[in-house]
Amino acid sequence: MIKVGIIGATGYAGGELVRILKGHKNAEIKWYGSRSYIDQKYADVYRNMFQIVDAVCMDDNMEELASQVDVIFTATPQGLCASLVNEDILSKTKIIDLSADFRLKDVSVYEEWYKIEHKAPRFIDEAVYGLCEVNREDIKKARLVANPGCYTTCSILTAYPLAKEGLIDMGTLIIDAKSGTSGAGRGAKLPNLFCEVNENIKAYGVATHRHTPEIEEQLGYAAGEKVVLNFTPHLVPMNRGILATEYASLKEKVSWEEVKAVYDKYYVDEKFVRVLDKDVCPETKWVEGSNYVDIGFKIDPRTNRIIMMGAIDNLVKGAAGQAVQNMNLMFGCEESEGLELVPMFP
Ligand SMILES: NC(=O)C1=CN([C@@H]2O[C@H](COP(=O)(O)OP(=O)(O)OC[C@H]3O[C@@H](n4cnc5c(N)ncnc54)[C@H](OP(=O)(O)O)[C@@H]3O)[C@@H](O)[C@H]2O)C=CC1
Ligand SMILES: CC(=O)N[C@@H](CCC(=O)OP(=O)(O)O)C(=O)O
Repeated sequence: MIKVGIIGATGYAGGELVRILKGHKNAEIKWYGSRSYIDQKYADVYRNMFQIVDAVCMDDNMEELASQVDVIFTATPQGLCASLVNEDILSKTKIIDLSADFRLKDVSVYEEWYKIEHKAPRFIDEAVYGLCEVNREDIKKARLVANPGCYTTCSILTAYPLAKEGLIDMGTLIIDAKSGTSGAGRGAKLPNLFCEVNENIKAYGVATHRHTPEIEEQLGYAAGEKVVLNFTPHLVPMNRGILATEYASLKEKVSWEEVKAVYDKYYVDEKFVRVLDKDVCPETKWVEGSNYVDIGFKIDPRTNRIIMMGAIDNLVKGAAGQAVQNMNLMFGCEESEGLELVPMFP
C-alpha cells in the first residue's frame, strides 16, 4: 500500500483527492492535513465523508509527515509547498504539489505573476511538470511533481498536437476559457457568492491571469519556439468544469481528417483523452466527475483558422485526478487506478 499524506485535505482540491483515493486499491490516506480544523473529524468538515472517513484533521507539519508516508500531496495556496519543502523531506518521501510553486522554470516569471517571493528556487529545476500525457517518462522517475493548473491542463492538451506538429501559427493563438466556481476553492470570497455568480458570466484576470505564462511555457516547449498568447478566463454559474475555446491560424490548408490524424498520433492510446467525432463539440457535462479531457475542433474555411475546444472537470483532470495519475506513474501502479470514474450526467 502507498501511504499518502494530504496537506490541504479540507479544500476543494484536497477533498477531491480524498474522494478519489478512497477508491484506489493501492493507496491509503494516513494524514488529513488542515490549517483551520486541526483535531476535528474530517467527516465534520465534509459530511459526504460520514461513515467513510473516520480520521481527524492534522496540522501541516511536513517534516513529521515525511517520515510517515510515501507521498505527500500539497493542495494548498501558492507559496506554501515551497516554504515547507527541503532536501531532508525529499530524501524520505515524494511530493506532488497541486499549487503553482514548481510549474514555471524561470523563478522571476513566477515572482512576477504570483507576486510572491519563491522560497525554494533550488528545487525548480528538479521538479517535473506533471502533465502525464506529455511528460510520462520523467514523471515516473520524479520525487517532486508540479501538478499543472486546471485551465492550463485543458488549454495545453487541446492545442498540444498541433503545436508540436507545427500546424498552427503560434503567434495567432487565442484562448478563451470558462470555469465553474469550484476552481476558486472553498474559501469565502465576495465575487464567488451565489448572487454574484448565478445568472451571470464574467471575464476576470484579463491579460493578467497567472496561468498565461504556464500555458506559454509548455506550448513553447511543444512548438520549439517562444510563445506569447492571449488567455481570457471567465467565471460561469456552475460548480465544476472548464471549457477552453482556442483559435489559431492554420499554416496551410488542411482537411478535418488530416488534423484528426495529427490528434490521433498523440492521443489514440491515451485513456483519458477523447478526441470527438466530426461536428461534435465538447461539453463540460460529458466529463463531469471524471478524469477525461474531451477535445473537438472545426476548421473555418473562410478564415483558415482552426477552432479547438477542450473540456475537463477542473477538480479531477484539472487537479486531484491528474495528481493521482501522477502518483500512479511515480509508484508503478496502473496509470488509471482509482480514476476509472464514469462521467456524471445530467
Ligand atoms: N480548485 C481547483 O479547481 C484547482 C485548484 N488548484 C490548486 O490547488 C490548491 C488548493 O486549491 P483549492 O482546493 O481550490 O483551495 P481551497 O481554498 O479550497 O483549499 C485550500 C486548502 O489549503 C489549506 N490551507 C490554506 N492555508 C494554509 C496554510 N497556511 N497552511 C496549511 N494549509 C493551508 C486549507 O486548509 P483549511 O481550510 O483547513 O484552513 C485548505 O485545505 C491551490 O494551489 C490551487 O491553486 C489547482 C487546480 C485546480
Ligand atoms: C474559477 C477560478 O477562480 N479558478 C482559479 C484557477 C485555479 C487553479 O487551477 O489554479 P492554480 O492552481 O494555478 O492556482 C483562478 O482563476 O484563479
